[in-house]
Amino acid sequence: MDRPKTPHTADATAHLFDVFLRLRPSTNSTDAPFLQYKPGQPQVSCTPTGTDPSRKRSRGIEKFSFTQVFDERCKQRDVFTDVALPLLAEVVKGHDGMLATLGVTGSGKTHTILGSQSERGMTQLALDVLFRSIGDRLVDPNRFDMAGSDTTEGIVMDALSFQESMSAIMDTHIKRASLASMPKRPDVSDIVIDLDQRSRYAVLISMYEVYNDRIFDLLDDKSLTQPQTRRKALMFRKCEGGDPKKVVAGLRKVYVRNMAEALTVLEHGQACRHASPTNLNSQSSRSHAFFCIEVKRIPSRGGLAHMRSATLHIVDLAGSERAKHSHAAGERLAEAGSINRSLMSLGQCLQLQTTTENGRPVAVPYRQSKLTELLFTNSFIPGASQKASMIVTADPRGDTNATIQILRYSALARDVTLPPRTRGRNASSASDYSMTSDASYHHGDSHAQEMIANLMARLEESELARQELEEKLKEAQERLEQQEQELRDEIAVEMEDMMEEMEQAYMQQLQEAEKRYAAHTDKKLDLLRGALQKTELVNDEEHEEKDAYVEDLERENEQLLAEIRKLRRENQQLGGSMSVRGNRVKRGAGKNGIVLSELENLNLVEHY
Ligand SMILES: Nc1ncnc2c1ncn2[C@@H]1O[C@H](COP(=O)(O)OP(=O)(O)OP(=O)(O)O)[C@@H](O)[C@H]1O
Repeated sequence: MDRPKTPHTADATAHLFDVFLRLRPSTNSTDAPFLQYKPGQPQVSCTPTGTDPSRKRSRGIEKFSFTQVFDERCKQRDVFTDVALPLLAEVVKGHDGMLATLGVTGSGKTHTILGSQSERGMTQLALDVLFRSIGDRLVDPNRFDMAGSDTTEGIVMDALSFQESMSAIMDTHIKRASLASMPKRPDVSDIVIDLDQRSRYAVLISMYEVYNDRIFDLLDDKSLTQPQTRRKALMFRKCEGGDPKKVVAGLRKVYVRNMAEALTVLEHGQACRHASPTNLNSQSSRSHAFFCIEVKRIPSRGGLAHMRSATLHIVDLAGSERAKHSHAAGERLAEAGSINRSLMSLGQCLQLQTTTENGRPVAVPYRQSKLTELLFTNSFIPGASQKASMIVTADPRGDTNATIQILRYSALARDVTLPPRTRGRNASSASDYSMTSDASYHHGDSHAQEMIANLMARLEESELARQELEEKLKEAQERLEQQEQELRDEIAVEMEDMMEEMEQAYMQQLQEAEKRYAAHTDKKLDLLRGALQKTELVNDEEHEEKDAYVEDLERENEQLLAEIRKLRRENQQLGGSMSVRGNRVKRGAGKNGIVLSELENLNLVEHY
């Protein structure tokens, strides 16, 4: 069969991500599946379904190849042993691992990564196997400076302190499921990883999300209480100590000793993640979530100086969705826009990871979104050994167009067979081939092939130019964001200083006013005291005058009494002589008698 090559050929050995396809059991069993597979084969073929025969005729059959296909009957344990376990085995040896899920909304990404109410996901299974494999070789935290050993500006704390710091928030914000009610299935108790017998191990968990192209810590105590606009975004940058690896700097990392502690931390992070009901999924993830299991290995000889650290990043990507189907509006629509943009750039990266030009791989534009930067950066570091796997989830009876779109850019190879009647006629239509990365196609028109090849080359050139521009734009935006953040910080510091100055000035004014008031009050009191003293003096003088007056009066009274007594005596004598002379003068009839009667009227006489 004639299988001309496009100018872009896939080099199956060079790709950064292994890509697995997982088909989920369909909820809609009435429609015929548009994806067909042969058990055990790493391909699926897509035959257009629907009632329009002309559409069926023109589209042909597309075949997509993957590292492996898990059909609808495959269980969580199958996916775990074939995809997650090999990555975990590398992590304990000191090589980073990346496991991500990609698919349309509702296709089973979260189910694969985090499980459901009845089954555990890759994250829980990885933790289970890890703790059982480590057994009693866990490092003693009291003899190991966990925080000092971290080169990522991480805030390292143990699970108990984490739970303590979170308990108040968790009680108010999170409906906690009891650990006993967490699913135990599938059972992986028979699986253990071979670990170095002479080393000790520590397990740290960190979680973050990419929401609207910014990175946020999911274990931060502010993640539930602060509004999104106030949360601080984290930077993805080189870590300390000359390591070329890039890390999310400043993450909270929780040192966990067992499965129960790890699940509590996981539960908290999950609760903080952006998720809301949409028309297509009752609990749709609105951000890309990264669950990081970091394993530190401390050899018995050399201790910390020879410590090796590697992380398994398990990524639950938000699903692409069409606003038409999800009926998203407002904030949800803006989120969907951001999700779709980041997934589009992921699609480009995945598509280009298998593409070569003139025998050389083409540049993968991974810096154009935060998501692709996080997923791809460390795979490009020379000598770094990040192993990466992508699980594409799909419903074979679900949204045909959206699913095929994802399969086109994520598949490691694609093969299109045009239906006989349309061969040749449609060959010059570039749109039929525009999604092809490793497409091999079948038709006999060499002129048309040449045209297509030219078109593809031009398309590729303009695509690269566009990507370059986009990258520049992105960098400029980042610089702008950083400058804005710095400006905000500066203004915040200035405002704080200003507020402090104002507060000090106000306090000074208050103190002065207090002093003035105290002086005024003292003065008033002095005046009152003076007035009171004066009043007392006046009263004293008045008393003295009164006393003198009374004394005068008493003296006068004494004199008057003496006079009265004298007058009485005279009267008596006079009375005696009068009676002797024949009673001619009546009592009081003389001068003295008149004075006496007056005194009697004054009631003075009777007293004396
Ligand atoms: N392989 C599977 N087996 C059983 N149930 C599944 C499977 N895949 C998905 N489901 C169920 O389908 C529903 C939707 O799946 P899930 O939430 O994982 O979708 P998603 O791809 O993460 O969606 P979104 O992008 O909107 O977050 C869930 O109830 C989940 O339990």
